[in-house]
Amino acid sequence: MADLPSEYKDHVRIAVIGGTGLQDLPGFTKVASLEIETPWGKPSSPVTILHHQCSVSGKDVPVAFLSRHGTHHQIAPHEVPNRANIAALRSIGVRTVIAFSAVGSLQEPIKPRDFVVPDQIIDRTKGIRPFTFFESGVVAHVPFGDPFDENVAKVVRACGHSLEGDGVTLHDRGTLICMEGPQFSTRAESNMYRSFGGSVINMSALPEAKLAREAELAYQMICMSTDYDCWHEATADVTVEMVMGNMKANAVNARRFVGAVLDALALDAHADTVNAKHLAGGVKFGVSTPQSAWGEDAKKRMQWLFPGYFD
Ligand SMILES: CSC[C@H]1O[C@H](OP(=O)(O)O)[C@H](O)[C@@H]1O
Ligand SMILES: Nc1ncnc2[nH]cnc12
Repeated sequence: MADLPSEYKDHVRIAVIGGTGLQDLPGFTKVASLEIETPWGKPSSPVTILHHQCSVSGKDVPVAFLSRHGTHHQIAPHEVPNRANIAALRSIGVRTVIAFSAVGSLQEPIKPRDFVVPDQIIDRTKGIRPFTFFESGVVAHVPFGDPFDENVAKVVRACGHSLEGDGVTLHDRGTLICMEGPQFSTRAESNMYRSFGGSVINMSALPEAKLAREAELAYQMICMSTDYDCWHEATADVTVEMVMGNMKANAVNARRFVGAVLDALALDAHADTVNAKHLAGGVKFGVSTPQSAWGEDAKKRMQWLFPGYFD
């Protein structure tokens, strides 16, 4: 990326976080590669700015791309610097995040290579991942009843359905179990998650989605099923080879899906959704610590994340 500019002047409103098997987005023009340092450290990878040409208006729309596990998949799920990732994206103007994830299926009808747009999450991480921007002198509690953004989800579902019958099968809703990992589940756990009503399982949705909500970003995950975890009696237990094999085999569809979503989000009709107008200012109501009581460090962190917001 050394030959790409290290700055990008315009605001970038949309970001894609790529997961396992989606470490870059080929087919888009790379116009910059940003090294961003945040008060929470460096993000997982440089933030690449891509130009996506909207197929309706012909306009170039900038999109930020971040590789969750690093450029070489060297960052384990519990090591992902989620706060730096979300803060870095917000700092360049991002307000909508499309996050991609390879998931295990917990339900027979969700077959390997099917796509799922989850609408709920059950948190099975173990509290070892830094999970909030609001601590060390500034306390806030944000609503999380619906962990994904329904406005973005509607756009994503419509795009997925438009590709259906052409190699894409989409499940409109689902409950995502986010486990700690990096080891896969035991069979007893896998069956317990099924009894919880879990649809799919990964190791990456949290705290990514929680931090996005705290940063007032509209966040939706697109899941691609790669295996039946270890509960399915007629199928071999999940392995990395299985996950990567299915991701690779379906990479073209995953990229077509993401491309269609970017195309739709680029439409003027979706400008308010993309700018997350419905979320802007909401965090103010969740802050419990009066600004007069914030220490200098807390003030600096809040000003970095929300420039001009609390003045
Ligand atoms: C390589 S299998 C487990 C790994 O795959 C998923 O990654 P991502 O969500 O980033 O696509 C899962 O969450 C685990 O991190
Ligand atoms: N079975 C599984 N469990 C957790 N994360 C996964 N990612 C892909 N398959 C998975």
